[in-house]
Amino acid sequence: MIIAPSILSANINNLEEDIQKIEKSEAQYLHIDIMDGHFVPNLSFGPNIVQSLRKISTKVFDVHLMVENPDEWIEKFATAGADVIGVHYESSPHIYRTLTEIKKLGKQAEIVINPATPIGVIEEVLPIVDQVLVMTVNPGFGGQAFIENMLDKIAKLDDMKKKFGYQFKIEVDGGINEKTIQKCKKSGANIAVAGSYIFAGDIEDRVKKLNDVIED
Ligand SMILES: O=C(CO)[C@H](O)[C@H](O)COP(=O)(O)O
Repeated sequence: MIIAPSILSANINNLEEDIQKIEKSEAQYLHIDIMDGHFVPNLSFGPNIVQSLRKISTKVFDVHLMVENPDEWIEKFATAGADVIGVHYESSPHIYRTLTEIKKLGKQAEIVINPATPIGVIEEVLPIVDQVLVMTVNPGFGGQAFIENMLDKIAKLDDMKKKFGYQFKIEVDGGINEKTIQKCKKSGANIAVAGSYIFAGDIEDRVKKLNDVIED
């Protein structure tokens, strides 16, 4: 399972130091939350931050767009250094086109669904996506409690993946800690985003702890 530290919970006063600690850790991804103050009630980072981080990190950049009009932003984040670009089903009436555009830019395309969104509505894009992100909290803020009934959604998605032979990875985001990551893995998740859990302690140690509990 891939661990993706979310820099939303990093120490912004000393971001470079936290990025260096992630570099040394077992994490394979760096998760970067992009919030526009409209799609979610919070603001975070822009393409200039992603471009700047690209110079000091070799991790896979997993960019999660929590924005209205994602089509306006995908090329900017692709140019800035994103490897995976995630767009919300709820943010675009033309999500198939948006995902196709991400792939045309040579990036991995990810569809993201909010807790209240059922997987049935994304069935038609599952053959073309590289990742599906199941939000396990309502997006916008770090430090929220994991929504337990999202485990059923992850398991249903994993069943569909096996039934139809799809190749996408299942990602989970929100409230991930040593207990919830094990439940997500059992349900079929392949990537776990963790913010407050990782940055509330020693970064390398916390990433290792997550890896250790899922290996048991
Ligand atoms: O997408 C997000 C918020 O919208 C964050 O990535 C997520 O909440 C991670 O934070 P935590 O692990 O503290 O729950």
